[in-house]
Amino acid sequence: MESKQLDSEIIQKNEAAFSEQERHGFYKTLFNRRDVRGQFLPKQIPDDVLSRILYAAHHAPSVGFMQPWNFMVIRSPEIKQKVQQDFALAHQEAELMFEEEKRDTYKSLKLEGILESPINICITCDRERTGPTVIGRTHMKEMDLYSSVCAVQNFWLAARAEGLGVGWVSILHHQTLRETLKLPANVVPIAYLCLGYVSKFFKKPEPETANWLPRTPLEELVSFDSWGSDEHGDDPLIAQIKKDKNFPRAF
Ligand SMILES: Cc1cc2c(cc1C)N(C[C@H](O)[C@H](O)[C@H](O)COP(=O)(O)O)c1[nH]c(=O)[nH]c(=O)c1N2
Repeated sequence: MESKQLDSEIIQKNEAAFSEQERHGFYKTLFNRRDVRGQFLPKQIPDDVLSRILYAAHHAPSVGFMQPWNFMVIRSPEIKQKVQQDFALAHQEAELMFEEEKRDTYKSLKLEGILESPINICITCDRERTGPTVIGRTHMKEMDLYSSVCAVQNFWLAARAEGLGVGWVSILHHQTLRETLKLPANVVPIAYLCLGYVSKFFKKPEPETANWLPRTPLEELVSFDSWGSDEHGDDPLIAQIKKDKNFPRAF
């Protein structure tokens, strides 16, 4: 059943279409978003800019419109210091988890900008936000977590459009983070983010530049109707994807 909406609540066809320039702006934001770790500037972030980015995050899709997220703005040097100390510990432990020949490269990567960025943000998921039964979450309980991840992506893209860098830090001990931020039992930390103006944005992901991993060709990731299905390699969509391989670089 189609839900009833007033005429004033419906976007008319011509208003829904994006102009060429608007579409360009969207793809420009998307393909130029980067994970930022080492290029943060101490410049303060005006509240109107942060407010717009938070609105973008808050308008992410969510299962059953659950909106399970909260946005914790972390400005306290003491809290940032505590999180950074935990990162240092986890980072040391992480090093030993990689094969020996990769350890030097791992150590050379900068993987957080907790103290250099003026603001850290923790995006969380309240697993009990709208009660036990949620439309769309009756069978796949993890959908609330995925909803908060959608908010993270909106946040990241809006920040990029505003000229700010975001760095996601997940080399942390879950329990320590919970305690540091005083999270109640029903709230899960989804993303610990560093936010700030930057001296530059890199063109490519840092792991790609450091020869850690290349970007996988998109055609290897697209299948038809069931897992794998290599026999569709000659599908016109695959041919189109290969033809468009420079599309992201056009922005
Ligand atoms: C869930 C999750 C968790 C992390 C990340 C990302 C995501 C999605 N990334 C950033 C990651 O390395 C980066 O996104 C990829 O290397 C691709 O680069 P761009 O984001 O395209 O610049 C990340 N980066 C980092 O330096 N330290 C970290 O702990 C993490 N953790």
